[in-house]
Amino acid sequence: MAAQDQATLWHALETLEVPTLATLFADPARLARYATTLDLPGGPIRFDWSKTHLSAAVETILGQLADAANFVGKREELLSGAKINNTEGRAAEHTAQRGVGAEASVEEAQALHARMALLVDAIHEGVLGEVKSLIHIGIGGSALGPALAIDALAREEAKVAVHVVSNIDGCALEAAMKQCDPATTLIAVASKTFTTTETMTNAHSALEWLREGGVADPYGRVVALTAAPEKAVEWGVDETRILPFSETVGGRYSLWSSIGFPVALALGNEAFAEFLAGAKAIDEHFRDAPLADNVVVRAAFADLLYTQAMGCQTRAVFAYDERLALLPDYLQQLEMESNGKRVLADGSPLTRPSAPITWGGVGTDAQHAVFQLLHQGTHLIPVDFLAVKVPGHDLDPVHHKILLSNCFAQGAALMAGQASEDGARAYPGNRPSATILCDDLNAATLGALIAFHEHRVFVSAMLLGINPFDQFGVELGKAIAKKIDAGGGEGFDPSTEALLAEAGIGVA
Ligand SMILES: O=P(O)(O)OC[C@H]1O[C@](O)(CO)[C@@H](O)[C@@H]1O
Repeated sequence: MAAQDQATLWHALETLEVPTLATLFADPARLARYATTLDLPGGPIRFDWSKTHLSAAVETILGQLADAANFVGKREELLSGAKINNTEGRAAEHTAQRGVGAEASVEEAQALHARMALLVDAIHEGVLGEVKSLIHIGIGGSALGPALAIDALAREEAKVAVHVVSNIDGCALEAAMKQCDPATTLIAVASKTFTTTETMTNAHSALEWLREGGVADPYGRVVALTAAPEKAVEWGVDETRILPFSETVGGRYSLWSSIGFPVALALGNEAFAEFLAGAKAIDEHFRDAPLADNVVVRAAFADLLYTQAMGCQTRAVFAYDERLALLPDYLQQLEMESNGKRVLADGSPLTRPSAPITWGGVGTDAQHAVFQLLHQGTHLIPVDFLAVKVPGHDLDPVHHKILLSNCFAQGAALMAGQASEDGARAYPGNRPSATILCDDLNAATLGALIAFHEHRVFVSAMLLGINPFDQFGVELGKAIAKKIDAGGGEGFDPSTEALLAEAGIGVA
């Protein structure tokens, strides 16, 4: 279909009259149509998109846009290892890590996972001496996933205590070191490129700390997780402790590869396999379910309705479960680094809004901080709520009952609103939310939740025509910082030069 036809379809979406949520709920079949429970390896997950403004009319237009964008063909390309990341000339093979992809890539991933499992077993068996802690050093996609998974799944017990350090600010590494004993600590250096300034600087300092702590061979305590194994060798890591992964696995999609090493070390190889299996089940649903019943496509359609036709610049995610407190951070990178673009895959300008700004927090904390704006502010902000039926603690069940009551109450209040003669006390209502309700939070559930969001981002990208797998936008700032570090603190704008002078940095 020609670009002109796509423009016509987008225009149809923009000008569609969207009924209120109350009107949409007049249809008794609505709940059954838009709330779907999937039976997944970690237990059922309910995806309730009924309190969004999705309708048959919206889905028809977005379905036509999906056809126009050859979405089904693009999905096939993604899942078969075609070079869908066109600006970098490579495939995006995170699903192959889970067993869905080109045969050779799946086999390679399995072999690398087996190698990782052997090292994990060996460490558990004491080959590297007593190991009580792991300081996992990485940043962005090499840290956010491990941090989320460890925080979500390793609260009760862990075979090894994992501390994830990302920031170049020495306070971060220092805080981790204070909790560890050099004699019983391993360092994981996690970097796809093995060149990232923050990670390599932190890694050097961690080695120094081991040395000062009496470890005779600090490099012998390092495990490297990387797609550039030759660089890790050059840096001094023995090949037996280098866990490689494929170049075709993007940084923010890399938790499934050896970047997930801390998860396997803390929870065991079996849990890591369950994590992959949970994600694989979503890959299969995404691949096989008809578009109309596909929970991933449905979520993306709602996202597109809000950003493209209803003027929403942000979307919010609130985890009503302390164990998922880091999920909004994880999703920020996944969504904003993937789809925060201003050109189409062919380099021509994107003339529509791209990714919404993803933000959020944890319930019920956020209710007492930012929900005022959600209920009564002038912005329309679609909200995702996430909750888990089984609590993650052994305290009085009343905690969990109140937690879940609040979660569901917020969605109901946003939708229903409340009239009042007093404007300050009136709630407009008709504000959308979606709810993801998991039976249980375990490795497989977490895998499914993350894979769901990965594919959701992909669907939006394909309909918009952008490449979600590159991230050139992060390069310019990095290059300037490097120039300043190297003593090139001149030739900037007056404000920047004054800041550099004030801080006493930048000029050699
Ligand atoms: O794993 P690496 O190569 O150290 O990169 C870390 C992160 O940096 C980024 O390239 C952004 O600067 C992310 O995409 C990536 O996850």
